[in-house]
Amino acid sequence: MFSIEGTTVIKTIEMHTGGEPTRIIVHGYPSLEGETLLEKRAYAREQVDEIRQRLMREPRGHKEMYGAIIVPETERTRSGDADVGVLFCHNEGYSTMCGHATIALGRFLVDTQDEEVFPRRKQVHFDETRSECHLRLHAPCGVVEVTVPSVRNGNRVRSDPEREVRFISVKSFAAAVDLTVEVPEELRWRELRDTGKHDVKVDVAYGGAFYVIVQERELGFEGVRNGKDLKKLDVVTATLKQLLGARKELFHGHGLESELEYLYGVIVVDEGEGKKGLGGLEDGRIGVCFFADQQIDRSPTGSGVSARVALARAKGLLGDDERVRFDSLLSADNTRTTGLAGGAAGSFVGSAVSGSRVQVEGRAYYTGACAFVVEDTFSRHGFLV
Ligand SMILES: O=C(O)[C@H]1NCC[C@@H]1O
Repeated sequence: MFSIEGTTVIKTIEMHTGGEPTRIIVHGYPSLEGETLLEKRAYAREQVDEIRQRLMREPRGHKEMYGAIIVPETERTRSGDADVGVLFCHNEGYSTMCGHATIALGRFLVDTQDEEVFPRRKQVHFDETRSECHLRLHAPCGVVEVTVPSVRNGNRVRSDPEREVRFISVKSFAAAVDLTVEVPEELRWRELRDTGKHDVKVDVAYGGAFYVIVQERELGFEGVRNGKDLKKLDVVTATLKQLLGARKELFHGHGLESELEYLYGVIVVDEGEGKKGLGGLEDGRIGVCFFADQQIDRSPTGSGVSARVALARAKGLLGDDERVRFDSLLSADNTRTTGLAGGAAGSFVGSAVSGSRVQVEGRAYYTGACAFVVEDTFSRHGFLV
């Protein structure tokens, strides 16, 4: 690609999964210091955060941008060796797990032939009979097993965009079921006041990151499936995040590293989430996820799906072999209200596998390749309006 005299170039591959972007940094990012992936994550945050800010914020990104930083070398992990590591980043910092980016990255790691980007690319096993590649991706929450449908292309193997990538995430679990949260008077929103209630009932579950999962009716809303009231829900979920994020005991005591013990997002779901089987593959479950600094996930949120499947299992709503379709605002039938023709390609399918691990399936596509430069102080750190 090109270079501009006097500037440093950062190169990225751009993808989307169900509409949610992943900006994969492939060149120009410094090598991260630290023994463990979590130490490297801390180094990224403390020493080179300027790069995240530059790529996630305007004028190069926007409030809803999402990124993946490939970490070629990771330590031997408690969960076993991985082929490659990754850090995930967003408008506020660095997350611990990301399903939509894992699906995108799965394809890219099979497709790249650049050994500087992915030194162990040649070791990736291609299963000829099933036509798929297997990768172990080391995310901050642990090692995730990724299967990428692939096809032989001469003497190379490339990913197949026509079939779903799937990953088996780390152990997922319900951290609190039917928790009643008192909302202080000054923080109550109009729709809650209209119901006459002072509190809301929520669940808390972990799928590599912690989520509060709450039914729209509890909040006094309906129609989230149609993309209604997103601005109001932004305020409401920010309030819940403030109230529940402060309750450290909810995230502690699960045997996780301390860096993973925090509330990442709030997912507003419809009442189908409380039904046996959750609607299976026929009736997709809607969930609108507000994460990090109130980003709205365009995809059904892979780590949120893991958390919701684990929660449904804990509530006795989902059996061993049941598969559930999870829709986002784009994949639900919202053509009329939002003008967005999403369709099934935007949905994820979640199911419980061995132990408390959850499998998530979805599709990702390439949208571009970029070379970013910085030459002025104004845009060095980027900004959000
Ligand atoms: O799919 C996921 O898991 C993510 N998407 C954005 C927020 C989560 O990290």
